[in-house]
Amino acid sequence: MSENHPHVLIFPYPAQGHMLPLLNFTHQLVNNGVAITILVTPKNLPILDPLLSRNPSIKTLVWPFPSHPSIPAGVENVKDLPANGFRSMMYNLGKLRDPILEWFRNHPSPPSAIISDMFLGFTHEIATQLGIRRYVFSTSGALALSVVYSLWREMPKRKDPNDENETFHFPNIPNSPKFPFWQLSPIYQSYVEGDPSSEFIRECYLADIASHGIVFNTFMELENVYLDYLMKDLGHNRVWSVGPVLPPGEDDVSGQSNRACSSSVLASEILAWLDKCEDHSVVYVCFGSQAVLTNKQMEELTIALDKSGVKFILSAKRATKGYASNDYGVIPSWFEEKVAGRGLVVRDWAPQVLILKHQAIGAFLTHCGWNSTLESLIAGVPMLTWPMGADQFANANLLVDEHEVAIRACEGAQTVPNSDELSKLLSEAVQGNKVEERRLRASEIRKVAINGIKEGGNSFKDLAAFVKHLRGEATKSKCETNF
Ligand SMILES: O=c1ccn([C@@H]2O[C@H](COP(=O)(O)OP(=O)(O)O[C@H]3O[C@H](CO)[C@@H](O)[C@H](O)[C@H]3O)[C@@H](O)[C@H]2O)c(=O)[nH]1
Repeated sequence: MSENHPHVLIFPYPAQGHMLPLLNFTHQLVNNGVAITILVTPKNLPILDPLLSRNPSIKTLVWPFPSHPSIPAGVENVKDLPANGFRSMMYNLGKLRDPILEWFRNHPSPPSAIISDMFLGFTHEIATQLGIRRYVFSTSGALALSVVYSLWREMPKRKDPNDENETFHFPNIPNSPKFPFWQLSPIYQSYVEGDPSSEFIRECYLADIASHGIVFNTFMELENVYLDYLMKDLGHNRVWSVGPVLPPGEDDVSGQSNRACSSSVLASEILAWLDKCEDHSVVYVCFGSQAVLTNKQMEELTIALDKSGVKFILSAKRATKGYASNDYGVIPSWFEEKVAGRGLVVRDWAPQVLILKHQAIGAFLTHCGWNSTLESLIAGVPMLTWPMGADQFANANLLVDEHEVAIRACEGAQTVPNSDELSKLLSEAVQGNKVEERRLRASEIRKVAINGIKEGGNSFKDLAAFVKHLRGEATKSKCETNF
């Protein structure tokens, strides 16, 4: 490796919502002259195909997946595990520490830095042992990460361990966010003092905080105050916001987000259907790559979609190996025939980025995963929020309270919405009297997001500054951040 062409080990966390943004970021690094080795386990290798075919210089390091009693044989990606699978996956991947160290030590010209997902804090220790730097890639926004870091550092406890509604305040974070216990990170909620996997996860978060720097898939105009706060909180300014990180060739129907998983309806058919709809008339409904609705939630949602009379696309994940198939993800048998012509059901995987960009889309009913949030914003589409876990409650607050580009629809992974209320909200989202205001704000954010990633924009500059930093040419200074 030379300083002009630094060599970096990229280690993504095996969940769709984590891998895709880091792989897109990796593409940008390659474009900027960074040599890359990327670490995955065998079953995740196909997800790299689009990246590798675009960037043949990338080397892969394919490591056997360590076994774990609660991860079924053959499963190597969180998308095939139930929601709490994040925890066991984090713990399990920690078993790769020694093999990675050995690989580095035996490599004739090993990487000079590690960029790994925010769930792979143990890689900081590897970097420390090797005398190199580890950077966190945050697939969450800066508000959500500020809350998570505060939790794992302070370890606040409930006064009454049975009170799910006890409020947790974060007065040091701008706008003093507060959440009831049940809305805190589920990984934090399930922490048990002294339990090896809980303690390992806490150490991972503390290692994230201690890492050399953080690269965020966010943009300054969206989260300025939180990025600023984090720099002060971390005590250094090695915080780069390079988002929204988009898939290369945004307009490519066969692009990364579409090819990584199969879909029951072709992207071209979906686009042809949207072409026939009026501008801003369709509600797109999707809850990311992880969440699968219970049958009761799906029933109320489908009744609401039917009653509302709105046009819609429903991306519905089927129950995967981790879910009881009779209780999850079943679309009522009457539904598709009843709404034929007015609604489209896409099973498993919808080409979300393409759908959101279509002018027929008027609103997005989303669980507020950070990627969905950014994809909606870059498309200028206002949202209806139904946060279910992880960082999603913080993201929903950011969208509803701070940027006013969304309205609340429902809250909670187990909550069953009332179909009458939801049906009103669905029609309000495309026909209500505040629609224009929300659309205007969404289109303003879209403009700043797009300008930010263009030459001269803040995210563009931060990407350049980060690459320079990797080359050892510059350390980012406050004035580069425009604060
Ligand atoms: O039918 C689908 C479903 C999902 N996607 C894509 O999959 C990604 C989903 O990511 P996200 O919206 O972030 O949701 P999750 O998959 O749930 O992501 C997990 O990871 C995110 C990043 O850390 C967190 O913000 C979320 O809370 C967490 O659940 C997005 O790029 C979507 O475009 C599709 O293209 N088609």
